[in-house]
Amino acid sequence: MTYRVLISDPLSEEGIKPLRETENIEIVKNPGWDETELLENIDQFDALLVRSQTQVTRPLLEKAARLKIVGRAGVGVDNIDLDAATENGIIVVNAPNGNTNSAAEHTVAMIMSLSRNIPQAFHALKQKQWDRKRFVGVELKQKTLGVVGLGRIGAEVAKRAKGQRMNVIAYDPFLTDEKAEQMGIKRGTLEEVLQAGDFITVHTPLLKETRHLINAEAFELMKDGVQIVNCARGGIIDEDALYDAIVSGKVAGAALDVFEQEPFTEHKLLTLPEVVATPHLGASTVEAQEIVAVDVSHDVIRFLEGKAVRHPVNLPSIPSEAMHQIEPYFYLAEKLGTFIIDLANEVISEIRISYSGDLSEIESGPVTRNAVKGILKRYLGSRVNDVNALYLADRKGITVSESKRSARKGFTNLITIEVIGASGSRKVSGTLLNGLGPRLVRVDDYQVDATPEGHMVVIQHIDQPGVIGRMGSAFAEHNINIATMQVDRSDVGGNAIMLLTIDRHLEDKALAEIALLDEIKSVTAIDL
Ligand SMILES: NC(=O)C1=CN([C@@H]2O[C@H](COP(=O)(O)OP(=O)(O)OC[C@H]3O[C@@H](n4cnc5c(N)ncnc54)[C@H](O)[C@@H]3O)[C@@H](O)[C@H]2O)C=CC1
Ligand SMILES: O=C(O)CCC(=O)C(=O)O
Repeated sequence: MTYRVLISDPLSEEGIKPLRETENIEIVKNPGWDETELLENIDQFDALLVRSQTQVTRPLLEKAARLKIVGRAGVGVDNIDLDAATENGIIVVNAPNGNTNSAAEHTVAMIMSLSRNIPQAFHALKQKQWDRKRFVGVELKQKTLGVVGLGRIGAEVAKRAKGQRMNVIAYDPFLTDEKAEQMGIKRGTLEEVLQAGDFITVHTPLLKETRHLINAEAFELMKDGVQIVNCARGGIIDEDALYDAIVSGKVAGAALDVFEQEPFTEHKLLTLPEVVATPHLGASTVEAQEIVAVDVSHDVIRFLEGKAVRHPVNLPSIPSEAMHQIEPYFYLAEKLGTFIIDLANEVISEIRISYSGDLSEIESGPVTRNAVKGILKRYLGSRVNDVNALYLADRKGITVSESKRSARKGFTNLITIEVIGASGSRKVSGTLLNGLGPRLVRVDDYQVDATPEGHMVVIQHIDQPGVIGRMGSAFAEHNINIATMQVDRSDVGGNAIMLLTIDRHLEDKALAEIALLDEIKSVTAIDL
């Protein structure tokens, strides 16, 4: 199969080499489509790679019937509708580390441009004005830098500011006193940071909670003559409030790399001499562009090869060591899920998944998603995958719960999936046997031992002499070869179960005839 990858923003050619060198990948790079053309063509692609220009909207994702993965060559994913991606089972990956350094360096360049009026002085000189008085600056040494958002970039900016002998105070909900002390900076509340900074720089993502975080009230709290830097996202600072604060003299200068609406050629903030600006260049270095493109290319390749991605945005990220440990259980969980929903054969309202033995200590979320995927596949077909499995379960009103027990119950690892519908509960357990792979070891309360694959039949019957023989003959009459057979019973002459694996699908007609035999309570065909 050939996967088609659309690259709709300018990505480093060097960085996408891994994609170019992968055999079954065909790349369409920068076809120059406008929004409408993109919408018209998106259903031909399995993967979409973007930077910040392409708006990956809900209508686009809903139209993208083949799309499996969106790769953001950069950090911010505010141009991607993550809810719509998740609902449509499309994984979003980004490249969170590749441009940290470049964005931090750009921020420092912006702070220094402000402190020494470099862009304005250069501009005046170009206009043939040798004006030394107008462009007297301030030193950074012993000034205070207020950092709002001390993540990867904020922390790098803080380190560099210390190199300029600035005092740094930062606000981030995850910043602890220990971490602040280790970095030689001060931790403050948002208000304290706004009040203390001679320069204030923001480095949060653009979220509902951070939109207009820096607004008219925030400017009120700041020192007179404060200087503002935004190399994170337009929208974190309220541009109208910033304009007013500059015109009123409260804010002495602002350096902006990002804007609420991009791109633009005219902006009211750019009419002010106190404002210096760049057109979203924070990550625009040869080095950063190469690294982010390499990082997303690798994740797209990993994903298309069925491997776990390194930087998922709409799935929790699992460290590779933990992933290595849990990946073998994905297949088992999915098969158990499909087995139990076929056996229950009714609309269910609840899924309970329990992990015991060694599995009580694993990061079980991804295994649970595979189990739920196995169940929902029967309702929703290939539309369901591990990105949207839990979302779709929730939307169908099915509750999913997990429990863990360290007790071994005869197996070093055991997954039990119980589904609950109007007629009660059905459950199945499976294990991963060392060297033997996945095994189905319990159906309801009966012990069995079978590989969960191929064509299986579960027969509930009364434990009586001759049943097994009659069953063998019935399958022979329909020319169906029985490959394996397991039998277990509750007590002598009581309820019993037969688990068969057969060489081909059991058609409805044969199933109905077998179900009519004496002592047979039910026959369920399961194709895994
Ligand atoms: N101008 C450019 O070209 C670039 C811009 N960016 C922007 O910079 C942003 C930050 O990037 P990273 O540092 O890599 O992300 P990060 O995820 O490492 O750091 C973001 C930090 O913001 C903090 N935060 C979230 N909400 C907050 C709030 N309400 N108040 C204070 N702190 C809050 C988080 O706890 C986190 O520590 C990205 O989301 C992106 O939008 C990133 C790269 C390049
Ligand atoms: O792709 C770009 O140049 C923008 C980078 C950016 O804003 C980000 O990584 O969040």
